[in-house]
Amino acid sequence: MSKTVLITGITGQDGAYLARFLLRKNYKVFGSYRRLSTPNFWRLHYLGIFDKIKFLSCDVTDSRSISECIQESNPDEIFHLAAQSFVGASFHQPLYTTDITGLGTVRMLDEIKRSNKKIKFYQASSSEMYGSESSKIKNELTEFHPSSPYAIAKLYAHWTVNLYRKAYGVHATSGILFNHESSLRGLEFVTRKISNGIAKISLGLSKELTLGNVSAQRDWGYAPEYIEGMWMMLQQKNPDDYVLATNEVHSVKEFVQEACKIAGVPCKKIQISETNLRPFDLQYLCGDYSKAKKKLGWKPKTKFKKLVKLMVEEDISRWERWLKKEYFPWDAATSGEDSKIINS
Ligand SMILES: C[C@H]1O[C@H](OP(=O)(O)OP(=O)(O)OC[C@H]2O[C@@H](n3cnc4c(=O)[nH]c(N)nc43)[C@H](O)[C@@H]2O)[C@@H](O)[C@@H](O)C1=O
Repeated sequence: MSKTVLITGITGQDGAYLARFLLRKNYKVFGSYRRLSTPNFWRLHYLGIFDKIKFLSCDVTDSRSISECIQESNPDEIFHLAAQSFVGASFHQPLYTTDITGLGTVRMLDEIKRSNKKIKFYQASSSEMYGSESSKIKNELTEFHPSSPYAIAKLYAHWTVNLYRKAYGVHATSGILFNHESSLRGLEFVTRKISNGIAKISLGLSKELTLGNVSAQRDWGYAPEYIEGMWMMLQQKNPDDYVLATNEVHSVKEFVQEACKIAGVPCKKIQISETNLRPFDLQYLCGDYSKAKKKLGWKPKTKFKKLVKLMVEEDISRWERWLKKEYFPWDAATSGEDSKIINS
């Protein structure tokens, strides 16, 4: 018999890839999203799955809304991906981030505890929770030293998952995912900002790209592979915590250099601006995924250079199609800078 899933935050990169993955596995997919004036469904259209999803509007700041959403979908599994997920923005909106990213998870878990403890719950925990102060390579046993409002909210949610597992027997699992990227990434995140910016420079649509802390190093993997790992976690008999990572780090500068090489753009077109710096930034994050490898049989496949290549080539192709009037840049249309071009 086919299973039913509820994905909160289905409009984001991970939600869209996960929906496609589960549809291919014959799941009935319910997806919740925040009711905005202009819902942002471009990724679901891009993957050609929009018509296959049953949409529910759900506000994770409102327990009543969560309760209705769970009742209506009656899921076997919930992947809770809804969050304010941009670390930079969390410094400007700490309370909003705490409410959505931290308390949102508590409200979800509490509703599961109240209504149906058979539901398997996946929490999108984050490598940001580690902060900079702990040991160099992070695994499930490493101490957390969260250093942004986003990281603190995620850690609060992470510990709540742990508590509901132990105290109430909820089948709640946390995936501690290191950065995972793709051509469906939002333009506010650095990898997609670079691939999109350099694609536009290469086609004469933009003159330069402005970044912040280019010496920061991250463990960057390919998002669709991480989605599969998330699903594997929920298929286990017992709930647990798992790290997904590549165990390889590269700096933002290296990402820029590789992207420039692929697009044939001189690196001097990249500027640095104070406005892109965070009040506090993590310099280095590297993950150890050996538990996921041993227990789930999961491992990353796409290497750094291939990841940069696929992102840059996809953005160049999108803008080329836009120049030929064959394609509307859905995500770029929502960002200020790009909308100037679209409107001109
Ligand atoms: C695992 C974790 O992964 C992501 O969080 P993030 O690592 O903060 O991702 P990011 O792409 O915003 O920044 C990466 C690094 O790049 C630096 N950087 C330089 N210049 C710019 C710049 O211009 N823009 C941005 N965004 N970053 C810049 C920035 O300062 C930082 O050091 C989220 O998915 C989060 O939800 C999550 O859970």
